[in-house]
Amino acid sequence: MDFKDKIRVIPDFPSPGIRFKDITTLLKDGPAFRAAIEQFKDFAVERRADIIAGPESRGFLLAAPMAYAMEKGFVPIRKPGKLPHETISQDYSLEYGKDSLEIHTDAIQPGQRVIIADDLLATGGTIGSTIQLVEKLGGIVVGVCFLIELTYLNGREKLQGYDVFSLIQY
Ligand SMILES: O=P(O)(O)OC[C@H]1O[C@H](OP(=O)(O)OP(=O)(O)O)[C@H](O)[C@@H]1O
Ligand SMILES: Nc1ncnc2[nH]cnc12
Repeated sequence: MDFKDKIRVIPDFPSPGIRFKDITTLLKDGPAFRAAIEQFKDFAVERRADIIAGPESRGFLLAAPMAYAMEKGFVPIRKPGKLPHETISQDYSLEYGKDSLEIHTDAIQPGQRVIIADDLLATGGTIGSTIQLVEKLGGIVVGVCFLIELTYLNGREKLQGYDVFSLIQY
């Protein structure tokens, strides 16, 4: 399967100079979506993951089906003010702005083996913040997986020491 063929690139979105990688074209293609989730699942099974976490919002589209396919739990990592119970939060910056993420304090048990999934690695801000939240709760990040990696933004440099998998590179 050539996954890159399934991605649509939109110039100057959401701001001039950004070449936005649109994954909706892959998601609406049933066999491609399924094949991508299967690859993520294989990565997570090999690393003996106990639970799958994903950052809002596009991370949910991959982490949740992956967890379902493995019969494991899914942990949403959300933008501020969305989670109803006690949370911890972490600020970060990304290719086109700044934001913050939160996790429920009881979402992960100390020692649990966690895989984090997101659609895209750009600067690594989102994933770095997600990893910090999981580790603050005592989770062990056994792998991180992405559909897309923008290698020219060097996000991988922030992930040294972590097991990183990406399906498509630009
Ligand atoms: O590596 P980074 O520089 O952090 O960029 C990558 C992140 O940017 C996008 O999310 P965005 O914050 O645009 O939110 P969305 O998923 O809700 O669209 C994307 O889904 C990744 O999570
Ligand atoms: N170029 C890009 N395309 C899609 N999502 C992104 N998130 C950060 N940079 C992005």
